[in-house]
Amino acid sequence: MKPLYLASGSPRRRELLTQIGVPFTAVSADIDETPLDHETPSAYVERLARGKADAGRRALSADIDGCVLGADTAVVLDGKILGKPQDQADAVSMLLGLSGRDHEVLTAIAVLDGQRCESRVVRSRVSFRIITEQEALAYWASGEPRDKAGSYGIQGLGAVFVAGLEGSYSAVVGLPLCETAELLGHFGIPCWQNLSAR
Ligand SMILES: Cc1cn([C@H]2C[C@H](O)[C@@H](COP(=O)(O)OP(=O)(O)OP(=O)(O)O)O2)c(=O)[nH]c1=O
Repeated sequence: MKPLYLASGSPRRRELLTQIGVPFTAVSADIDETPLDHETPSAYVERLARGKADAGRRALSADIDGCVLGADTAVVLDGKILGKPQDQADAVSMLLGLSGRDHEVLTAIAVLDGQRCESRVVRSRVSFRIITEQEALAYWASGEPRDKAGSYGIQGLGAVFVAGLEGSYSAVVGLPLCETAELLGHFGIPCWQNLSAR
């Protein structure tokens, strides 16, 4: 079986991949995340997931014959991509924009080896209850929104804003586990092979 490399600095993605028993090594994959003009959110996350996998592969030495997994998550409100917040004002404005409404979370995954790249985009719908400005400010002060698309983490304190979810919880956190397992299977990497050792 080929070794797997996770092209990500995200601790959430590492935890999620560990959850399904896949052995992997994390490699860094810093790429420019600026959306292109007129790019749809779905095309955007897919391009970034593929770009991260590709950057991860380039970070490895040429003689390594492995598979590389990259992922990208964006929060989409009224067709607009909400990335990570620049500062407090940006985070508060995103949270108040999401307040009392539904939005989409798109997460793309891409797996490549030396021959080919396969990718998927997973779409989930999240409903937020109404959030007051004081709550948004207090949430910013907790530190949680800083490194998260849409300025919230469903797996953390941000859960108190989430009135409903339709789709994949793991995709909202950053890595859709059902689809990731399926895609890795296409590259001959089985999941939960480590589970018997637990
Ligand atoms: C909506 C949401 C996002 N997020 C996180 C997942 C991603 O880590 C982050 C979106 O940014 P990304 O650019 O997708 O990922 P990243 O920069 O954190 O990591 P990588 O090195 O793989 O590029 O937001 C949560 O943790 N919880 C949530 O509920």
